[in-house]
Amino acid sequence: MSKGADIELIQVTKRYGAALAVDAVSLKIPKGTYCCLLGPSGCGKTTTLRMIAGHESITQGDVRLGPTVVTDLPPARRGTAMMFQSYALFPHLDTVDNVAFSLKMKGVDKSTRRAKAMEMLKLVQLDHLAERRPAQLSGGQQQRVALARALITDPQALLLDEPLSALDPFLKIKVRQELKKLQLQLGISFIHVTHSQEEAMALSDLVVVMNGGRIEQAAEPREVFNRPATAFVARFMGDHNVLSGRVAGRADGAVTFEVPGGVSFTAPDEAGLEPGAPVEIAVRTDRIRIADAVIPGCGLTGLVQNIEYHGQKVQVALAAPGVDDFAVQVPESAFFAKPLSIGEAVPLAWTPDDIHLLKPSPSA
Ligand SMILES: Nc1ncnc2c1ncn2[C@@H]1O[C@H](COP(=O)(O)OP(=O)(O)OP(=O)(O)O)[C@@H](O)[C@H]1O
Repeated sequence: MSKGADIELIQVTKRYGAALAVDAVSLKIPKGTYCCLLGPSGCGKTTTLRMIAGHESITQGDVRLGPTVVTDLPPARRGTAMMFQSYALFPHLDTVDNVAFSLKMKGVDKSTRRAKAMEMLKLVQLDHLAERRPAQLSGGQQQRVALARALITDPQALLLDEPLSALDPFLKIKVRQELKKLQLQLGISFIHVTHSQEEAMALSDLVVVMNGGRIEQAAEPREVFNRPATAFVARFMGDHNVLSGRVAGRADGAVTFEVPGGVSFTAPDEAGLEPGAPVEIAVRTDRIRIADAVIPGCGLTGLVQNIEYHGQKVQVALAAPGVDDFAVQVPESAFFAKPLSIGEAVPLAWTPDDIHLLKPSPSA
């Protein structure tokens, strides 16, 4: 079998009775992609993954793996493998037999399946613990056994449901790097469900942000972070200020928006919006500078509400008329060269290119 296959979801819908868990989702995942399905609890990411795996029936729509429509095929005949959040290892079997299990079910003889299982254990660097049972392994080691067990079927794509959620923060980062390395080495697609934007950005070639059973944005991590499609994406990815207002005027290829308190934002006129039109904008918290004076359209005076030390940077929350929560990230050295205090009035500045226009949410 050739390595990897494109995966396509065509208007995939899942209903549980009257409840709509996944709403006509269409998505293309080219072979060899590290794809993260990202979103808050209940947005439909696990259901989407399980429909790709065949562990959940599809109410409407199709899933295609390479040239084959797999919608009605059982999990074992799809060419995908799934690694579960709980790892689901058999406690009475040693590591090598846990990994070899699916080959045993297929009737592969003992020496062949054990040899293949050892090969998989080498791949995840656990061959030295082949004789141990799950209870004698650490959480991280059990996770690697589960990974080897999923990979023994030579899948075209590996599906991972919150694979890092049970690990402590240090191990999380280490295993994250191992997953990425393994995906590159195998050359197949990994589809990884997570609610952590940090995890999704660190791992993905393709981030799929879901909300209310729909896709809000599917793009490379840099695109999702720099050009969030909707207010939901900007807020979920974090480090953005999101503001609602109306178009106040247009002139010389620029458009000015005003939020209810009177603060205005000038941005490049890309969307051709008419005066009075409602609009939502995002501006990254690290693109705002502490200035000497405010330039209308490219700045505001904020009153400091809160200061949080984050190590490399300091997060300052400010308020202005009509703007309740405007966060600014100040590099650590700049902050401590001229510290701010709560209640202080601070002039802030940005450039029109940093104002990003958001689209209405598809799940609104
Ligand atoms: N077996 C089920 N029966 C009824 N409703 C379900 C079932 N499984 C999921 N749902 C509902 O479908 C929606 C999507 O659930 P899903 O588990 O896919 O979300 P999720 O994004 O993976 O959330 P989490 O991060 O909490 O796992 C939720 O509203 C959930 O309550």
